[in-house]
Amino acid sequence: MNAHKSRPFTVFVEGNIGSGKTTFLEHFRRFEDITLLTEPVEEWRNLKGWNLLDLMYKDPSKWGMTFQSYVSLTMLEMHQRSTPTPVKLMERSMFSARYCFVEHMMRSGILHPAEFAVLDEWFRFMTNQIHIDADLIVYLKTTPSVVYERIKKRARSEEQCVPLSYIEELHTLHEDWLVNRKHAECPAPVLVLDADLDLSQITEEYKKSEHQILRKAVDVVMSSPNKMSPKKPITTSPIQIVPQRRIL
Ligand SMILES: Nc1ncnc2c1ncn2[C@@H]1O[C@H](COP(=O)(O)OP(=O)(O)OP(=O)(O)O)[C@@H](O)[C@H]1O
Repeated sequence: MNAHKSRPFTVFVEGNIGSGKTTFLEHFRRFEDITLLTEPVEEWRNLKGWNLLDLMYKDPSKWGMTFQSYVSLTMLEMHQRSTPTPVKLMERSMFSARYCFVEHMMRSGILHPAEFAVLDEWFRFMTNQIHIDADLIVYLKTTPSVVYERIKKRARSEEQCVPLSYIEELHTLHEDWLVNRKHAECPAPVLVLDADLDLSQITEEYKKSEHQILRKAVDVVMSSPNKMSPKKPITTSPIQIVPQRRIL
């Protein structure tokens, strides 16, 4: 497949652990003009046979820095990856890694201030020197107790000991970044969706964003004559049904 000639309309899907980011992305698999970059966590669980996520949860002070530096690399790779389509949907971004997770590890003392300084310098270098496309952020907003129950139910082995307080802190960091704008720069407009709804109702909520994502994408693409071939319009009708991959 050829990479798409000009930059794609790029959407980051953000939200707390267990907010349904992967399920949201899968909802868009039926649009042929959207490339999905999903589940970066699977790379963190399998680096040359090492499970960095597991090492990080078992001994955060020892492995936090290593883990976050690998997260940065995987995120940068996703940001840089060219797509054959005019729209790119990404699960997470280097911004949530820095402003939510690294921030949490710094505030809670998991990262030594010197380790934090190194990660922060890398982040500044990457965001200043490399162009990171960002057109829209979809924020799957949840209540901490709701996602806490989902995380217990899905029983990902590494997350067995995750306390509610961790989920609450991550929630506050997402809110401060994306809603209250207290904390740091926000690289694109934010569309907030109610992701507390259960699986039977959430499709309707997701549909609200379909129109916005696809319409904004059309606007951006059409504003530049070279961006998309008129023979290949953005498809707005379903072409295949994809089963849900995760129980919310
Ligand atoms: N920088 C980071 N970015 C993302 N996750 C991180 C980071 N640091 C630590 N983690 C951990 O990695 C795991 C993956 O969480 P993430 O929210 O990215 O995926 P998820 O829970 O599978 O998403 P969803 O359920 O919404 O599809 C969590 O256990 C989280 O605590």
